[in-house]
Amino acid sequence: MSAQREMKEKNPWQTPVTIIITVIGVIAIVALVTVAVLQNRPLPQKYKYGIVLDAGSSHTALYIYEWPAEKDNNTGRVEQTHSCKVKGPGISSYAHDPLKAGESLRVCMQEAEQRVPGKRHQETPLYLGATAGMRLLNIENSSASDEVLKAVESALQKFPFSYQGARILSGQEEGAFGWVTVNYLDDRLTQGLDTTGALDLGGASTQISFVSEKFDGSESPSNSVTFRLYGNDYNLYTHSFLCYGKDQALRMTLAQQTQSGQASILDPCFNTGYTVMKNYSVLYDSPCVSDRKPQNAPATFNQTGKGNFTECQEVVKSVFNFTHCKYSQCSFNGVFQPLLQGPFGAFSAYYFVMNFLNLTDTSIPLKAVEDKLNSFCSTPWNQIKQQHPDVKVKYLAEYCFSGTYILTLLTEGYKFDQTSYSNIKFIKKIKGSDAGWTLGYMLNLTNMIPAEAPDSPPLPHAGYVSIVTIMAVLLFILFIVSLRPLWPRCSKQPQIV
Ligand SMILES: Nc1ncnc2c1ncn2[C@@H]1O[C@H](COP(=O)(O)OP(=O)(O)O)[C@@H](O)[C@H]1O
Ligand SMILES: [Ca+2]
Repeated sequence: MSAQREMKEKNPWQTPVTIIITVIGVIAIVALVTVAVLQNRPLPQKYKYGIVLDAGSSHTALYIYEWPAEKDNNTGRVEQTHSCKVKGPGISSYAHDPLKAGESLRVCMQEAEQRVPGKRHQETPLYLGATAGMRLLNIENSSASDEVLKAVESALQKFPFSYQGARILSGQEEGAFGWVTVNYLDDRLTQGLDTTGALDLGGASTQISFVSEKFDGSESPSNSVTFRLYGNDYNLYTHSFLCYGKDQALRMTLAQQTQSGQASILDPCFNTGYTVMKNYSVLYDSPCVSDRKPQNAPATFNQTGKGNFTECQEVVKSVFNFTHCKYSQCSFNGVFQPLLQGPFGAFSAYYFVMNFLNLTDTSIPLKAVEDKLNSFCSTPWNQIKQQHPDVKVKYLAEYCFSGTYILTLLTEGYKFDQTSYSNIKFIKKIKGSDAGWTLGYMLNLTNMIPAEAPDSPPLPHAGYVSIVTIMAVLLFILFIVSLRPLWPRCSKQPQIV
């Protein structure tokens, strides 16, 4: 008994001092790790919002974007959370009744009020950008386009958001912001990666934008847009062709076919068995064709489908002018275009049409695209309608024309060949956000893309937590080891005799 007591007294691990030191050491390490982790924990996510209305020639769409309240500068962080399609036509169609243009936006705006949390309403920027439909109205009747803009402005100001203006975008802005959107969503800008070109087909205009090594802007300054984004310089080529959106291009092919003011035409771009009566004054009521209106034409003409792809191609080609080019090379209508370069994203009507025609696979030969269009165009209208009862008749009737127009624009207009065609991707969305100019427009106006690369912490939070924990555990082990001289000698077990 007395030997046992003696042993206990001699075991330094059981001296109050060592016990206290060990307990304090453990508490200190646990406290250190806890404080370090809690102090640097990411704060609960709060979001900010932005709203952009895309007032296109055929319709208006509202987009809501959302991003974490901190670190606005991080690329790829802004996402589209909601979109709303405004009922009715584009705002330029309300030229004779501008108030209705404002009213038409109400339902989507009320939806936005529901979607954006109430306490964020006041700080949420709201933009409206109008494109080629309003550009044409502005050419035709500038006071009418001013009235329409005023009407949408006063309608938008009634909502609790931070209204930032309604304006007509230039074709250059439309092209450049579409390019920014695509490359931002693909995370190409922060990484300084090679960029993707953007092809946007609307109803009244079409845009092509890409970076080409050969293009420094000097040959055609009006097609050049320079950006410094995240510390990288970009020299973008961009061009917007007014009247070469698919609805105005269709008008131009019809104008081509009604030059002599006929009472009927056989249109190769429409399916056989399709027939409609069209009004001359409606057809020619656009600056894209108004100077070609035939004299002494009757009020109406009959358009009957002939369903012939090859002839349709010829008619479509006739709306492009390839005769003059004062630059080293041109696309069409005497417009400079540098050598095509890199992958391209083709969106808006490019996607709608090619997706409907099952032609989004660009790895197939161009000949196969032609064959498919040939067979679609020669299918009788009755059969087409039967096969697609859910598709809007206006779109359905025009797919033969639209497909032929897209192929002609890409190959004859922009000079895509078999190889470069396979670099095109027909896209609707990228990572949940619609491809289009709206996101790029908002990022620009809210200064959310910095010119220089933002400073970022050297380690992500998880890496930081792991390192602090490992270091604390190592310190603890070191501490225990440093107490070694005080350890009991296990090999020399006390002999109890
Ligand atoms: N499902 C669809 N199928 C075919 N075309 C479509 C579809 N949805 C939209 N479109 C077309 O896409 C085009 C969109 O153009 P829009 O953005 O309104 O004009 P712009 O950009 O020239 O101002 C219009 O020609 C419209 O008819
Ligand atoms: Ca558009």
